[in-house]
Amino acid sequence: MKLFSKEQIYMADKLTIERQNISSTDLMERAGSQVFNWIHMRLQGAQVPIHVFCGIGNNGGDGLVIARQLILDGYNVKTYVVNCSDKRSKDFLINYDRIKNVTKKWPTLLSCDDDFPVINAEDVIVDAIFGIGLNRPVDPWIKNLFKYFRNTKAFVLSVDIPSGLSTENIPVDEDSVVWATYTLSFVTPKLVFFLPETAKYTVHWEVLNIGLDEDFLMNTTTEVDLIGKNEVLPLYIPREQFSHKGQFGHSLIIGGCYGKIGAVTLASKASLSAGAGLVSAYVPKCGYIPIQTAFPEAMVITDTDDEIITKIDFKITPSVVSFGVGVGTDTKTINAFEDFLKQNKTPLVIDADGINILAKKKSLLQLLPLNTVLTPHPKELERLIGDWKDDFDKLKKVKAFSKKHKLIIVIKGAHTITVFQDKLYVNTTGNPGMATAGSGDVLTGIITGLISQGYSPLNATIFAVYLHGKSGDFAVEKYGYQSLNASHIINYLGDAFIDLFRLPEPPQEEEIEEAEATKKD
Ligand SMILES: NC(=O)C1=CN([C@@H]2O[C@H](COP(=O)(O)OP(=O)(O)OC[C@H]3O[C@@H](n4cnc5c(N)ncnc54)[C@H](O)[C@@H]3O)[C@@H](O)[C@H]2O)[C@@H](O)CC1
Ligand SMILES: Nc1ncnc2c1ncn2[C@@H]1O[C@H](COP(=O)(O)OP(=O)(O)O)[C@@H](O)[C@H]1O
Ligand SMILES: [K+]
Repeated sequence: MKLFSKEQIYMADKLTIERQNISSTDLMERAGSQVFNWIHMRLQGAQVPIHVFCGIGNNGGDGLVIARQLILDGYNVKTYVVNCSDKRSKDFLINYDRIKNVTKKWPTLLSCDDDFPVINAEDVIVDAIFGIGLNRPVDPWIKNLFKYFRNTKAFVLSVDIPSGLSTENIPVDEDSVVWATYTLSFVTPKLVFFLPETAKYTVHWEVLNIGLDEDFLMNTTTEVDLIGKNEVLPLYIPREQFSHKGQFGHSLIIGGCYGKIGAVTLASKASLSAGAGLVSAYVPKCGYIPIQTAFPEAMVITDTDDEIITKIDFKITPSVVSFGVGVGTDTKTINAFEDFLKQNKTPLVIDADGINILAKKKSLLQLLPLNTVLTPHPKELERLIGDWKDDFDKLKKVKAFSKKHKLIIVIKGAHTITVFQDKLYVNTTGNPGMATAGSGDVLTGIITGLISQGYSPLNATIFAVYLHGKSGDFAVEKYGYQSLNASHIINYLGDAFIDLFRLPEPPQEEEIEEAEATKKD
């Protein structure tokens, strides 16, 4: 799914109005009606008090449409205008008149702390105060209103985006944003729903289609893509009936040191389970017996040293090499890596201490093949690119780093983001049970296994991050957040592949009968 920017959304609005020959007021009516339908489907006329808070721009205009439609349907509605400025938008004013025509209970104007109404925990708050047009910090009394919403513990439904949340800046403080229970976002989810510093402002979100110009939506490329099943399915390379293991490449996993051989075992197993034809592990001598025992499918090549990697020398011709899991940062290992890079032409995936080595010795970055994949967790990323001010600054710095060194960088965490030059791919699978030792080693193995069988480094990375999260989602159903461990993610990789081709559940008998009955009405 594409994540459109604020500018693109305004452009889509404008083009829709021109091409569909409708007014902006009509478009606002559509948007507001969609939110009304969503509420009506759930409340079915229940007389829960609904407090609709409207700003003075178009987000507020949406709020007035929602309030009017709720009133016309007999709901128990109170409407408020958060009167923060005299510059009311044209469509706000039109809908302000329209609501006055359907009720004697005109919207209450709020302009200071003393005006706040009584709201109970069982009530519903509709937050239509600020949308994507937020352009400055909110006034102190509006911050107090937002805090007041939180204290009421009522269900908060935000329209388009939680008010006070900007699409391009991190809020100055947590009180200057509405904490939404649910956000109904028009056309596109917003990037801030996925960033570590801002995702908390909405527990759930959903996109409402308001019929914007299809041509524009289809043909406009975005800087950010949200990656789900629909996005990875076209990447999948099918297997032919007469295929043989020679066609799926040979992964070489270089890593490990005394006490950290398990990392190589996990990455190697994951690589084979992701479909590599052959897997070899390159480890210090102490790794020989553990890997051969724990993972008989792998071949093992050993360093001359017992405990660390001191020289990378092999006779095989791998299709892809992964370097770094559990490898340590001993000077001899750094030198071995440098010597290897100087003659290597094979695609590379670098993780863990491999990244720490690059951070220590930045000159090695110049030796990396084009489109090498780096998979840092937040601490490794900081060592590599330095500190950042906030999540937006982090993304800016990673993009610049990716462009400068021609690398694919995976910012791991909840909603892992794959960065390739200026483009961001935001993953949707995964869960907190995956915050566990070795989980990253498994991801490295999956990326390596996909490159091995012919996926481009970028497609392999996007696909692997999705599959890794999906396996984790299957695993958590069995093991729960606490007991899930990295090996379980490998065990469920097959289910993640099979799930790609699973059709949605057919509707149940009763649902079909209900649909038939609605048609007759
Ligand atoms: N395609 C779409 O997505 C559509 C969007 N619509 C709505 O339009 C919204 C955008 O409307 P606008 O551009 O009018 O912007 P907003 O409604 O978000 O608010 C902007 C208004 O509030 C003022 N303002 C901004 N920050 C402020 C602050 N901190 N304190 C006080 N006042 C502040 C601005 O000066 C401006 O008057 C969307 O979020 C959405 O709700 C719909 O009406 C129609 C279709
Ligand atoms: N809260 C979370 N939600 C989804 N995925 C997560 C979460 N926490 C961690 N992960 C995933 O688990 C993996 C952890 O990697 P990493 O920290 O390198 O682990 P390790 O070094 O132990 O192998 C990453 O792929 C990350 O995206
Ligand atoms: K809002």
